[in-house]
Amino acid sequence: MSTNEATRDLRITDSTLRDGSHAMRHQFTEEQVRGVVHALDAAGVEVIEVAHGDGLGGSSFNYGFSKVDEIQLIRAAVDEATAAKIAVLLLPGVGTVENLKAAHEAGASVARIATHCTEADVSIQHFGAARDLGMETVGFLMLSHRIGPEALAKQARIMVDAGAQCVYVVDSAGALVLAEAQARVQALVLEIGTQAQVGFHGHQNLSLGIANSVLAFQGGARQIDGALCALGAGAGNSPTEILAATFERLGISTGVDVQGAMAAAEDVVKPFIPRLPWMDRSSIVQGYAGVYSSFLLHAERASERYGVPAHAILERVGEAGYVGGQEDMIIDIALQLSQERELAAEGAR
Ligand SMILES: CC[C@H](O)CC(=O)C(=O)O
Ligand SMILES: [Mn+2]
Repeated sequence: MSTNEATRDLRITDSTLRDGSHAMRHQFTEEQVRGVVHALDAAGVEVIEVAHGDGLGGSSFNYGFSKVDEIQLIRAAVDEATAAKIAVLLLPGVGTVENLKAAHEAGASVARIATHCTEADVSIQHFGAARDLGMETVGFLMLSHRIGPEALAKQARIMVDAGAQCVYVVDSAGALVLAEAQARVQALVLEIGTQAQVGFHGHQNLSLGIANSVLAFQGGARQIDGALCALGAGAGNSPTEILAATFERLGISTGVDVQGAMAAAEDVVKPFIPRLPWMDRSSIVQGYAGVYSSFLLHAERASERYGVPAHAILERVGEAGYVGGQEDMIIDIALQLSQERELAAEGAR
């Protein structure tokens, strides 16, 4: 156990190099990865997630091709880290056990297995494989706002029985409002707390990532995700540097050096990001209507192509209740909206 682990109250996992991949259109370079890992590791961040935004194996026509192969990026991250563990995300169906083995061979030691919040059973063999490889295991219940606390806790139970050592309430849409986030965390703690930890992954679409994370900690979460400069899908993730500063102000130790995290955000990440994640109309709609944050850039692309506003596309996606993997339906909706607009314009003539 490291000194950090022995003395801190809470572990922060930084996802700049995985969730931030969405905002970077999966164009991270090895130099950027090395710079971010170096700075986070020096600041005392214990776990750094590196992968395509949609997890291992995500580089594809549907999700967007990576500029640099993720295994090369994972290897570079492992090489750069002196103390931090390198984590990977795997969505069963997007990535496979073979992808996980390759990541483990490259030096990744934490496997985060993500499913839609009602589909935990598809992760069972992946937790088994990760444990067989000797990896630390984390479950990720995505779009956690879609079901209530008790139902979510039952899904967490499936993951723990399969070998998860921690299960996260993942607010993929940034839709959970304060007590809603806390109630889910508390329900998971009640269900799995004697066997596993509970985590919280927030998004900023309603600007609640930090507040929800504090409530999650108070509800019993002991692992919390962030990203430098909030770099992540939608309006971005809870900023790691603000998590570190806020928890320190609350007297809750994370083991992360606040000055180091702020410097990493300002001096390392800010200079290379194409645009700062922001709560604009489209991402607010994502939080308000409960839409997967990673749909933002897909909706913006469809908006440009079909001449309909991205926020209108995302509203429809919210009504339809699409989940991760249904990115192609964004095109369908954009086409429908464009046809409806043409018909309305003809009717008005
Ligand atoms: C597509 C995977 C997704 O980005 C995982 C995640 O971070 C989330 O659901 O918020
Ligand atoms: Mn996310």
